[in-house]
Amino acid sequence: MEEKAKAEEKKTGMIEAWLRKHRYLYDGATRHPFILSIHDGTISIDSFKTWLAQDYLFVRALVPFAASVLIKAWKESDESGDVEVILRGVASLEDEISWFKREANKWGVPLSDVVPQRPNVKYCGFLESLISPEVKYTVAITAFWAIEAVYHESFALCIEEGSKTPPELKETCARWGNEAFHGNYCKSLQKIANRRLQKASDEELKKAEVVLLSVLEHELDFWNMSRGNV
Ligand SMILES: Cc1ncc(CO)c(N)n1
Repeated sequence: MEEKAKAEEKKTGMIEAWLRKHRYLYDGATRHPFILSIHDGTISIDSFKTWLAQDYLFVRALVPFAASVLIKAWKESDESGDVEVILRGVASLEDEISWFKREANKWGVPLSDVVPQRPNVKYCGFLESLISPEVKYTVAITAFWAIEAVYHESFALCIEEGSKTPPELKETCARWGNEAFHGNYCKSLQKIANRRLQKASDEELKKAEVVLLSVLEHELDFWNMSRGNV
């Protein structure tokens, strides 16, 4: 890319520039048929149960990744406030795991026998690869933002006015779709990511963009898996 254009994008926000550039893939991950089927009320409960059980395993694997981002922030960040933002996210995962257990119980999904499906195994393996100290804070925080943003944007659609989301799924959607916690949390992560990307080297920028694309692809595969298309 031309140097001047790149400098301009860094100034206005790398994340926004990447979302424009990769709009098609981003929309694919945030407007997936699984989400649209919740939004229009046609979702099959089996798909929902599959998603619930698989996402429980995913969230358990998200804990060590989130903790690794926290460590990177503590070691590498130029702003101490980053640690609080990430810590809030880490802390909320405990409540999230309890919620999965309650929700699974409500739907009669036995979490103790859940076997992770291939897309889930791959996604969790990808998360684990990002834990490595060789992965820089800037790259890891970009991934973390993307992981949370896809869920927020997806589920926010399902609680929009006029959506036909089944009442028994509203609480699930509000968990990730709400502005008060999750929306603001994503905004804070995005701000950190943009700040870091602004100062990043070309090589780091490239790595962060590749990681963002990988997250979007894994999210797509995860939704496909939930619909039974592995
Ligand atoms: C697959 C997936 N992506 C993102 C999130 C956000 O926490 C989640 N729970 N599961």
